[in-house]
Amino acid sequence: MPAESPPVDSQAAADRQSVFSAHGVTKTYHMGEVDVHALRGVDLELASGEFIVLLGPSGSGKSTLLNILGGLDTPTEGQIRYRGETLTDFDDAALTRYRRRAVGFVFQFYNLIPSLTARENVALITDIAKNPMDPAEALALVDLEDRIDHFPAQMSGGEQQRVAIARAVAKRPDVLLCDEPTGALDVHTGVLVLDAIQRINAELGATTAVITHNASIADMADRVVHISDGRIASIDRNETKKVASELVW
Ligand SMILES: Nc1ncnc2c1ncn2[C@@H]1O[C@H](COP(=O)(O)OP(=O)(O)OP(=O)(O)O)[C@@H](O)[C@H]1O
Repeated sequence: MPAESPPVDSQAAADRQSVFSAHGVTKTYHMGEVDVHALRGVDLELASGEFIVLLGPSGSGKSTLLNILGGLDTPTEGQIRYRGETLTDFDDAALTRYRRRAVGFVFQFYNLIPSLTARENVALITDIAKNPMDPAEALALVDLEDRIDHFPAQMSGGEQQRVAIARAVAKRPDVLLCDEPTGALDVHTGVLVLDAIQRINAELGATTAVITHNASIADMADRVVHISDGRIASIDRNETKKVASELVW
């Protein structure tokens, strides 16, 4: 490169590639006289379209980190940038807009409304989103096109979780955050749910983070983030990724 080339705006270039950039993130919960240090200084970069798995013992801070990235909680200290904006400077209204526009959440328990069909459960979100898919399209993405008018009680746990995934992705989120999405499911059903998450990561390009206690799920990830006692203990990169149906646990 010639010496007289104009300086590249490296911060702007980095912001385009990076979805999250977390620096020195701590979270302390004050429980009466006791301080619980859930996060003790987390630095993490997440690239656009990346699939990461978060592994770590119970109480190590995985959910706290995911909730902070998703704007459900705020750190005690530290900075998080989201696509070039400083998430940690957002006020409540900006955090609400961010969650609605950019983040899809999937939890261990599906939180579907029992009196609404699969389509109606997904429509609850598409009704308040800016550029949503049709609920039927979202349900087709998780292979539930023939269950569209069924109620939760008429579906298996894995099918209900896939409705919850359809609900999370129908707004075309930039990031998909999953907290133990297969925690309540058997192996076979868990694989179907993971397959749906993997296809959404690939087809919609949603940057995806999955918390699990199941180390074999780590084989699906681009990178595996090991959390221990509120810190990132190590990060491994998988040279090759497995598809959900290849997982053994
Ligand atoms: N709202 C809260 N108030 C007080 N303490 C909390 C709160 N949320 C989390 N904690 C504490 O922070 C620590 C980290 O919790 P967190 O849920 O992030 O861990 P985790 O790794 O996700 O655990 P698990 O795998 O069991 O879900 C724990 O000691 C937990 O008890």
